[in-house]
Amino acid sequence: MDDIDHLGWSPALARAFAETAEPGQIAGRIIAHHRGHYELACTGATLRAQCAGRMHHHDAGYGLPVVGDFVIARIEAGAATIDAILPRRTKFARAVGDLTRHDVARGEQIIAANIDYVFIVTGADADFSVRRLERLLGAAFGSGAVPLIVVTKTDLGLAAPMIVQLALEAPGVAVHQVSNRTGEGIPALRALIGPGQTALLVGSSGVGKSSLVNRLLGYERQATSITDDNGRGRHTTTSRDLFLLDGGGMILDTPGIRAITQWQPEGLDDAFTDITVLAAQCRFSDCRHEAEPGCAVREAIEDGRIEARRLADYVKLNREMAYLERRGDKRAEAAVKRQWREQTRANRRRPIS
Ligand SMILES: Nc1nc2c(ncn2[C@@H]2O[C@H](COP(=O)(O)OP(=O)(O)OP(=O)(O)O)[C@@H](O)[C@H]2O)c(=O)[nH]1
Ligand SMILES: [Zn+2]
Repeated sequence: MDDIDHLGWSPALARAFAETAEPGQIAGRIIAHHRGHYELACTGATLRAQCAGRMHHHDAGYGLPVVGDFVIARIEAGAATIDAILPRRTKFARAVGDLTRHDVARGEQIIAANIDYVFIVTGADADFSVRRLERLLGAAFGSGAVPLIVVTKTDLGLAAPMIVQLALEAPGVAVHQVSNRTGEGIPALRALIGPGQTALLVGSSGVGKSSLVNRLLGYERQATSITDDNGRGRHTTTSRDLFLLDGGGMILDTPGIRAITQWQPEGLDDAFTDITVLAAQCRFSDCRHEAEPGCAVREAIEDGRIEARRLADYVKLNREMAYLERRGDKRAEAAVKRQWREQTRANRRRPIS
């Protein structure tokens, strides 16, 4: 089952592998990341894997592997050593408070790679946090994957107001309704993930992510706990975060995602297009939308087209990003600034009304 041909392997990856790999090396996909090692699915076997020492140098291209990565490895004594990461199609990242030196070099922490969808899961039984939704949407748009909102627990009959609110908070993002209790909406969601495609689950604790994985799989996923932190224990079970579904799609539910607190800067403007479009019409190009004359954003707030809270969130996220820039190294900072300059320039091309 864990044959890379079923796990999203593509002609582009095969080409990259052929160009880079040396004799004796194999390709695999990372299906789990534990504290000291990875689980690597290769053709014919799933192996415990570790990174080659030189991958820990901060100038080593992609940094360290993450769940979903396709890698080049070699096998020695039944275990794999990862030598290189194959090109990533998409990457889901967050900016973190305690960046490691690998992260600092890139100004972000990548959590998952080569994903096609980000399923933002929220339960119909509780209010969702708008701030959190905005962050997740930002990160999802920044990843290069397609974001999709999954509302669970529709069997409780409380979903309608949430669907209305989501249409306002996440304009243009598809909303899918499911019940993990009755199974309603599950086949349609499973069918959405095409063969070789990977959907990443994100969402707060208790929204029903684990139940959703079980439903999509059609069986209870194996409880996963491996206790060999001291190196003496035996590694007997394969624990995984990436699951293969009937129909050929994959679902990725990784603990790394559960601690998400921040977002990826690139996605921010996409998550706030209602504001950025208006901001481009402000009289001053550096308008802070506070008390400047001719501010199109304030105007929209005053006549109720945009909620003041939404602008406050946008301003706050911008400020957090500025903080991130200050703590990052010069290279990361320059990259972020360049990006924003381009974004602003694009916005200014809009006519001033
Ligand atoms: N009524 C109803 N209850 C659900 C549904 N999905 C999940 N639940 C319940 O909600 C609770 C949380 O579900 P989980 O699947 O554990 O949620 P989770 O997102 O994986 O939570 P964490 O593991 O803490 O991240 C459980 O008591 C589930 O039985 C649903 O569609 N309908
Ligand atoms: Zn303004």
